[in-house]
Amino acid sequence: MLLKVCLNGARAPTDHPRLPVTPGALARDAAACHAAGAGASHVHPRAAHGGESLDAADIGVAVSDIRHACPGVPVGVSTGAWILPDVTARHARVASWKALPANTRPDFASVNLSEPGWESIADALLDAGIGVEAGVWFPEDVSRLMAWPRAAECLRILVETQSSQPEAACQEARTLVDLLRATGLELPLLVHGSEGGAWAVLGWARRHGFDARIGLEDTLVLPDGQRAADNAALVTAALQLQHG
Ligand SMILES: C[C@H](N)CC(=O)CC(=O)O
Repeated sequence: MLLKVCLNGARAPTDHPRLPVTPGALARDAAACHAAGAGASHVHPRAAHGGESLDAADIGVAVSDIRHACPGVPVGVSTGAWILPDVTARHARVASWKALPANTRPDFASVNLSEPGWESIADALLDAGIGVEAGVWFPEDVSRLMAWPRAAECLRILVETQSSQPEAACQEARTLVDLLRATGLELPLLVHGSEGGAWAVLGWARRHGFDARIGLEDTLVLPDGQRAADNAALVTAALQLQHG
């Protein structure tokens, strides 16, 4: 089962002293998390001003540095609409990744199915040879995915619960997984929550045999509520939960 680390997300450096933002910091954290047992990383590359970026240059340098630090470990990025809300502009940025040299192009990218224009973003990724992680947040996302002719071409489905309440988040995971299983679509499922739902959903995912994710994007704290020292501490705690 895959444990992916989500290194930074949309968080600000003020959220946590060890939040990786620069390509160098992302690369160091990716390597530390891989050494701790993470099998892939998900990052939100930043522009020089520190904000999230979809520009090919920013994507390329972050991916390249991470690859250099942990060769052979798959690395993915976000395409979240909040980064660049205009669909046409966002599509153009993502389509431009096709021109990146292969060693600086992401292995995969997440596409949130509740966001306008997601099909064109997913098409652009597939056309660039970048794997699509279909982000399912709500039950209606499952119908959206099934109405898309290229659903079976996705790399995996991300089941992303929204609630910060542990029990409600696990119930969301159960509902979404049941809907996805009923489709007959044979794709790996990676199930994760965030904030107050992160550890409960990770435990649920592992107990049910699904891939999972942890990292400072999803939570700043360890299972006991103490602030995590860094991403690697979260990965170590996740694997201890699994084996404990
Ligand atoms: C809001 C979620 N943290 C979104 C997420 O994890 C996938 C993405 O980067 O698009």
